[in-house]
Amino acid sequence: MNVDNNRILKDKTFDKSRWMQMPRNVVVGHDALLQIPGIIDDLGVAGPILLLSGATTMQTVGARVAGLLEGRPVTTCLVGRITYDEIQRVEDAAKEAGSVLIIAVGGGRVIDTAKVVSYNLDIQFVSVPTAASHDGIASSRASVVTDAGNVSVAAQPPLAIVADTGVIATAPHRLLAAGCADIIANYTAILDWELSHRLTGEAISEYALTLSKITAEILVKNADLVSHNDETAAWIVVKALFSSGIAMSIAGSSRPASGGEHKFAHMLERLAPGVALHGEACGLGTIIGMYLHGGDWKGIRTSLRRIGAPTTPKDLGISNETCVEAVLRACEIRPERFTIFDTGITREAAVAVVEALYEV
Ligand SMILES: NC(=O)C1=CN([C@@H]2O[C@H](COP(=O)(O)OP(=O)(O)OC[C@H]3O[C@@H](n4cnc5c(N)ncnc54)[C@H](O)[C@@H]3O)[C@@H](O)[C@H]2O)C=CC1
Ligand SMILES: O=C(CO)COP(=O)(O)O
Ligand SMILES: [Zn+2]
Repeated sequence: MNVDNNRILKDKTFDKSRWMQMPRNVVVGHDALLQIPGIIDDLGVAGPILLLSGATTMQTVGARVAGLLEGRPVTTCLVGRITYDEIQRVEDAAKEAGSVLIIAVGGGRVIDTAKVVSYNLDIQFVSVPTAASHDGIASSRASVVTDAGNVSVAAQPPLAIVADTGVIATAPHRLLAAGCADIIANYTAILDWELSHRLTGEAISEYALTLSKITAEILVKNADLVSHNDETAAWIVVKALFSSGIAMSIAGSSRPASGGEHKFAHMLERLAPGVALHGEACGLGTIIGMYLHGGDWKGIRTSLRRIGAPTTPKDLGISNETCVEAVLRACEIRPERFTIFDTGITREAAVAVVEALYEV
């Protein structure tokens, strides 16, 4: 059943009520894909399946999953950018096929699309990440691209997650490094949340905040291990992505894992579409956010470098000017979410922080 997980009941004695939705089965490891038929049976969801994937991933992992589902009624559907139009198109396909279950095989965009479609149609979905590139694999939030920038919407968390470390380890290292950067972003996301708590009175969840922070700390402690593209690295990063997603589910918002560095990343995506991976842009935003907070931004940069993630606009293939623009205009994204990027940064200060990124 889909729920508004921020629902507040106007009760006279106690005015809070929150549904925290979590995945039921989480299978991580070598050849985890082979468990998919058994997982579907265990979930007790019988009926037509919509197999959702990206153009690239459908040809590889998507095709393998289709093979494993042989004998069951399966309709396949490809997803592109995650916009409301695209969501509508997938919803129509699911309705037409009478789907009772979506299996989403791919990167963050495929999984977010499945989350929103399953929420809107009130059907279940299974998340099969093909890369450890983002921490949306388990969360109950989805990020949708609109003309006004990315919006974070309530969505359905997966009923099951199947993360095959063999598959994930064969994805390009760039994707794994991006996932690590998306986790390292938790450092500034938390600082921003605490700042907003102090300055605007925004409520914080200590549990969500602490889980988010510990997740980033464990990942950084293992930075050398995750600098390789092997199953050990995939295992470590998938667990971190899962944990970060759960922090978001506890909070009922992406706040524990998305602060000013994400607003910067979403603005950068608007200014230079498709140039950087989501996690890569967030990593750069984290260095900038930490600099603006007066924290150990060089420490963040060192961790990102050890993992093999980009740390300058040049690494990302964007100009310094575009980066400055993204710093200045990050506040336009989700203006209700107060962060260090919403404190009136001058152009001079934005130029200075972007120049600092190149300091040795
Ligand atoms: N809902 C949430 O809580 C969160 C949502 N997100 C969203 O997720 C998206 C970013 O996710 P990404 O995975 O970075 O982007 P993506 O879904 O665009 O995938 C990036 C690229 O990786 C390729 N790819 C995936 N698996 C591969 C494999 N095994 N081998 C070769 N190529 C492979 C895809 O084809 C694609 O070209 C953004 O839309 C972002 O807003 C990110 C974090 C959290
Ligand atoms: O990317 C996220 C956490 O890593 C969450 O997405 P939003 O920034 O769209 O809320
Ligand atoms: Zn993110």
